[in-house]
Amino acid sequence: MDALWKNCLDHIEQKILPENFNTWFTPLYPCAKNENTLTLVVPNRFFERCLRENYLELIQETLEYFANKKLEVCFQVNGISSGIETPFNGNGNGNGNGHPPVSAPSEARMETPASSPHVEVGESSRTESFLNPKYTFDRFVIGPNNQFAHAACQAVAQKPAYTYNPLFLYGAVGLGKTHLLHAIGNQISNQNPNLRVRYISAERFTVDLIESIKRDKMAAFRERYRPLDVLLVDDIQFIAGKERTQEEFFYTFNSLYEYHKQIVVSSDRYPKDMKNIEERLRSRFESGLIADIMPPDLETKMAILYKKADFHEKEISQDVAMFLANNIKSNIRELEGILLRVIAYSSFTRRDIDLELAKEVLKDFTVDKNKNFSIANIQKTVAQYFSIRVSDLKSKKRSRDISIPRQIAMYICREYTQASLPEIGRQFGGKDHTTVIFSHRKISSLVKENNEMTGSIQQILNILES
Ligand SMILES: Nc1ncnc2c1ncn2[C@@H]1O[C@H](COP(=O)(O)OP(=O)(O)OP(=O)(O)O)[C@@H](O)[C@H]1O
Repeated sequence: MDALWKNCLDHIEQKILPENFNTWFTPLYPCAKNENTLTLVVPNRFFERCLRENYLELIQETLEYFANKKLEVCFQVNGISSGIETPFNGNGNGNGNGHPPVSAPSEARMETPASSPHVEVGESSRTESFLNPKYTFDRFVIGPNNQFAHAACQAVAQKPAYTYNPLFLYGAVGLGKTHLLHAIGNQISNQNPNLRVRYISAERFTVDLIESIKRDKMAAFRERYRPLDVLLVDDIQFIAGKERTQEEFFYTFNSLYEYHKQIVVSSDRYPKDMKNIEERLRSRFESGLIADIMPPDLETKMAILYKKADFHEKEISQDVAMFLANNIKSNIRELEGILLRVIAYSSFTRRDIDLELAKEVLKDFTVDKNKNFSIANIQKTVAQYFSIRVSDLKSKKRSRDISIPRQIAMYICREYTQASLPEIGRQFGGKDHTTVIFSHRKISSLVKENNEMTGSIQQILNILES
């Protein structure tokens, strides 16, 4: 495992800029390998997300070359494995030419988001929008919180464009929207391989659009979407405030709808709560069926734990399931994370999975999660990092040297604390919660394209976690 990873690192080092290699690869190390999977330890969730978005493809291609077969990459955050369902191109990523992968498209995207005409970002978005074969209906646990959404999705999958069109899936973070979108796509593709089904996140759609405009390839862009039979768009709230994307999405929507093609979108808010979205789009979303997914109750959380444990060929007892389910509020991604940590811990320590072990793991998990991530501490660390005062962060000053750190601090508060939006706003000198939403959205989109910004946030998180 170590030798394999070392070969990969040597190769990747040749492919990307030294500063990026140091930032994103030096802290990585492998902790487990089995026949199909290599698990890499990453310092935190933010790091993992950046790595996935920018380097996952390169890592997978390189691993495939040196291992001589396809290996799935999982990530473990400080011992919390969160890469259980790593989406990958089930059709194979290898370049198939017998040479180590030579391109790092995501790298180029990260370096020069706005000035690299040779970079096939559209291409990359296409490869990243494959259906994940693991997200199927039979792996989805139905409970009172999601049975309506599940039934609506199944109806759509059985008869696309027949019952609910569009279908609008609403649910908070980590409650299964993406899973259901893929499940629809997988079922339709299995039932009718001739239908053209495409899953895409709204963010990828936006990137694809921007690149197509920049490279004067709009005809090709439209060709990619308009002949589809089924379009599944994840996290549609991302297009709020992006006029050109909304316009193009509107045309795509209309063209598909007119030809009786199925459209399903997911969002973390209801259409009526989506700000900065054109009225004509909002009314399109409202014209179909809106199905919501609510947080799971205790029994559903336990059923999910049993199912996920079974998938990993482990058994967990009722008291362990109840204990974990009781202690993780609602985010199912988090529930999966803790389960994986329990499984990993039991295997490293060669102990059975019992209540005592679960308690030990949960204690670390909670400490890790909450350690140093109070709003006050985040403000202090961000202020120190940018050499400004905490009072500047709370002030109304709008100069860039203050407003950017303020937005970064709000972003970290939103991502890493349980504080509500109004509470975060209050602690920043009585700002409105919409300012927090705006900051979070702005920084979220910037970190996807700006290497300097991601580097700074990563360093701040390192300080907070140390
Ligand atoms: N009912 C369920 N049964 C089994 N697994 C589930 C269920 N709901 C969610 N999950 C799992 O939880 C994880 C998070 O789900 P998913 O990514 O679909 O959430 P999401 O609502 O799209 O979140 P986000 O808003 O962050 O995109 C996935 O691994 C998914 O398989």
